[in-house]
Amino acid sequence: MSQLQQLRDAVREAGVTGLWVSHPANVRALTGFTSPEDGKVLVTADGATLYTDARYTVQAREESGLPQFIARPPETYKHAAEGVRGQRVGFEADSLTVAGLEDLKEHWPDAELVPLRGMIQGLRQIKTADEIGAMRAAQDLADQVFAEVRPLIVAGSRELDIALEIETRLRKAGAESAFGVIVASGPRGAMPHGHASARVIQDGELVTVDMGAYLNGYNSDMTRTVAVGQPSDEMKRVYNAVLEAEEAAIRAVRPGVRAADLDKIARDILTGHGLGEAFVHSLGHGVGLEVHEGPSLRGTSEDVLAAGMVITIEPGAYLPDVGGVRIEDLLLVTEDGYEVLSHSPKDAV
Ligand SMILES: CSCC[C@H](N)C(=O)N[C@@H](C)C(=O)N[C@@H](C)C(=O)O
Repeated sequence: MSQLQQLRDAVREAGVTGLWVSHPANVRALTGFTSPEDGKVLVTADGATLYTDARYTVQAREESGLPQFIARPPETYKHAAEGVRGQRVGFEADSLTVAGLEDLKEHWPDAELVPLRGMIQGLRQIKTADEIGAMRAAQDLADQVFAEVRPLIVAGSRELDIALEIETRLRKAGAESAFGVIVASGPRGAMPHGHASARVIQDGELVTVDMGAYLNGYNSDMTRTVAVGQPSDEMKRVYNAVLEAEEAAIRAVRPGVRAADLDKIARDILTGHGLGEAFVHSLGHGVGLEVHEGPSLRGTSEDVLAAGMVITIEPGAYLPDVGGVRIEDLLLVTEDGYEVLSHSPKDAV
């Protein structure tokens, strides 16, 4: 069943007759339109229309099989008003701006607007074969670029030179960086999202590199922490504890497992090493059209893994003023377990 057909069923179950889709990744998922920041979709009981403006007339026609209406607001809303008169229409409460909602209220006075959350995001969690292929290609490229850049991670290099090299190589290969490359060396490793700075890497430090390729609309996400020279015994201990937690959580990945239980496996191991407090984020997340999407692999998550999900497993330990370690792999949940999509070596330190 296509995502649009599944969505129609979900819309009906939510007690609405239509849905105004404004979240860019959801617009792209439903339409294939590759400039979804400038697109919206109105899904009704018997159809769906892509709204975008005249900059995209040709592009939208080439990319999407949906009926299209080319205009800018307020004409967009006026045209859509025909399809929502007297209807209960859902909107994406987790992404529509307050101004966007005011516009809908102003132009659709006869519609009852109903806030809904995560409806399309839920459908996006299970990837199609094409989507898996796209993410495999993105991760293969990220692995290749990491291998090329790995020799540059030495004492005397600046973090930002490594990041620039990664970004340049991704761009030359026709991709983009999925997010600002994280290169966090020495004490900066205590920042889970320490974007590359001008800091010069010193001998004996650990360096955390978190990178992803954005290719054909899909993202990859992977982290490696590498040693430059001989790190301290304490940082070696932290590294090995994080690796143990990561490998144990990966081994437990299979359909039907609760995401919260996977988080607990990793957290318990780190706690056993006295590093429970140092693991300051969730175990992982889904990846796809967005770097962070469902399922959520945090302790409070109600999500259950299913075949076709693409997720990260990424425990970390962060010691303020000392340093940090994160090791992250990208995995496909398969019918009988998992496949690790990221292949960059996890060096022994
Ligand atoms: C700014 S995108 C960075 C991507 C990175 N690989 C990543 O996922 N980092 C995790 C530590 C993270 O942000 N996890 C989220 C889901 C969280 O725990 O809230």
